[in-house]
Amino acid sequence: MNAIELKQLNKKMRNFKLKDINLKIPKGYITGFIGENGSGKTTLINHLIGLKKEDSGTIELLGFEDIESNRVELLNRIGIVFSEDNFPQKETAVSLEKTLKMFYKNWNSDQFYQYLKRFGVETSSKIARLSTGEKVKLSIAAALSHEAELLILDEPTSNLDPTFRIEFLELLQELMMDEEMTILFSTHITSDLEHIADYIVMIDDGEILFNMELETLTETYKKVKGPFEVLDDEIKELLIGVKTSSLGFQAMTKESRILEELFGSKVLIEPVTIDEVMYYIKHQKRGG
Ligand SMILES: Nc1ncnc2c1ncn2[C@@H]1O[C@H](COP(=O)(O)OP(=O)(O)OP(=O)(O)O)[C@@H](O)[C@H]1O
Repeated sequence: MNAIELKQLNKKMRNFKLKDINLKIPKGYITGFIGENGSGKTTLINHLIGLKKEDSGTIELLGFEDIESNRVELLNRIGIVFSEDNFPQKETAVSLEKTLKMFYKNWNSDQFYQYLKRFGVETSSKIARLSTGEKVKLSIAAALSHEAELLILDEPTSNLDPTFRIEFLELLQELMMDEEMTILFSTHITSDLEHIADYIVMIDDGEILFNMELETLTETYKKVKGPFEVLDDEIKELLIGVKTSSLGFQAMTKESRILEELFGSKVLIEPVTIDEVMYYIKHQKRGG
């Protein structure tokens, strides 16, 4: 069962296109959403939550095909956190809570105040006077206090200090104890995803490059280093994003077993990080 399903979604903007996006985000898992600056993460998220309208294609969200007609129901069932808050700056957390309480049918005031206490956010200060990180914490508290079953997090951790970032990851893991919960988590801090994500989706220049289980990703891709002498055209076919230096070559490969069989200890096979997968795929796309 998928919490989100996109089929052939296209959108042309002035200098950017989302191209034939087909994407399934499974229910009950954390999916990490990665891609370089300007690759289309926020644009795609804005389409998901109905802030932007696609030119063609379909979006199914929590089983609803018609997002526009079910907007209120969907917003009740989804918690959204952006890297910057969108709340009225003159409000305080207390006055904001009164508005949120009216909007969300399953609003839980106690939970909201418990989160603010846990996160150390002042409830009587004007939102404008909160720090950037405190505003994000307020946004997280709001997203988690109305029994949302889908959390869409667009770079929520970029303004958070490392201590709170770790606490936030732990909190997400706590939330996943509820098997109905689904999280789509866009971030540049891919080491966070290495701790908590089940699936990784990479977008590049408006196209989905891959969507796979994190475990499969780290089992499939390996980093390989070796001397020039082994680097002929046939071997290059097995490599992704080859880089050379005076010491030899390094690249990523999906064929680490073959390379090991062919060259044994002449090549060094190592695990890859998510950052390195992105790096080598991009390098390959640029002709490396
Ligand atoms: N309202 C808009 N009108 C025209 N182009 C836009 C608009 N919003 C974003 N873009 C362009 O769409 C592209 C994708 O931007 P987007 O914000 O989706 O990227 P992103 O992957 O979220 O980047 P980042 O990691 O830097 O937040 C960029 O080239 C951006 O300039």
